[in-house]
Amino acid sequence: MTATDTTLRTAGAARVVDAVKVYGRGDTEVRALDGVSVDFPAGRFTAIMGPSGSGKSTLMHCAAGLDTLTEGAAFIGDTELGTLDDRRLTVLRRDRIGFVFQAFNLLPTLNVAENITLPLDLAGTRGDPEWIEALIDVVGLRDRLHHRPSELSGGQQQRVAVARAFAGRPDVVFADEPTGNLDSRSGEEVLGLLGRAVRDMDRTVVMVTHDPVAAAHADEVVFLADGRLVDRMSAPTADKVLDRMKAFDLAASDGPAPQEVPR
Ligand SMILES: Nc1ncnc2c1ncn2[C@@H]1O[C@H](COP(=O)(O)OP(=O)(O)OP(=O)(O)O)[C@@H](O)[C@H]1O
Repeated sequence: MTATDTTLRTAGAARVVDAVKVYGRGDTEVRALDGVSVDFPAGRFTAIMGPSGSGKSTLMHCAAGLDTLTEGAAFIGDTELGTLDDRRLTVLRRDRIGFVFQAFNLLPTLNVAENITLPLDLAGTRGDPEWIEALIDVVGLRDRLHHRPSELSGGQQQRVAVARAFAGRPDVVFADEPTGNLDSRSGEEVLGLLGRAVRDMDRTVVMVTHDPVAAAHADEVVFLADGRLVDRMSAPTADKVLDRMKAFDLAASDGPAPQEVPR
């Protein structure tokens, strides 16, 4: 391994290097990621923000091995995802990554306890029972363990999804608009849980969001525009994030950068 390889492979719970993602061909070609390099440090809560269509979901999907890059590399820890065959990639996603989506994606026939331990059951392991017990208390669902998702509020369902995402102590949890379907109070609860998981339980979270208030829960915000990483902000507040987003609107009103690849 060269010195450069070592540098690329050691920092961050997850990272992408020179990531390019092109969808479609010819007239319909879209360069959703246009040379993005970003690392998501272990033990930190990072939010990905940017205007609609800037590539946030694409970045998350490629970093998490849900989609493949056209060029560049994506790493979870030291593992380059592009080197894995489908079976190994599936196992890596199951064992090393947790997911929280906008639509809670719980299994309706399983109760809360079964939904939380589903990734462990699929992996054929009991995991760490003490960790699971602690998680159940953190998300405040001990008195709902035998309920089915349909018997829970949206906020409670998303708290189950958060516990499920952390159940196997993954290297990183990716959350895609986790508060998009929640009222502001339930959203705050879920964001508070993600923050506690990072600060009190030494977890790593990467969250895509449109919402400056949600982004303010992160340790750092990375901003995308037109498929490029254009800014990073430490110790964000909702006002600071909102101001940064307004600057995108102003830049766009001066004349939007073309999304299509010049031919
Ligand atoms: N499967 C796909 N096929 C073709 N184009 C796609 C596909 N997925 C995304 N795109 C395009 O890639 C660009 C980036 O999309 P992406 O969903 O990553 O942006 P985003 O920042 O998450 O947007 P939003 O905030 O609206 O969800 C957009 O121009 C989008 O239309």
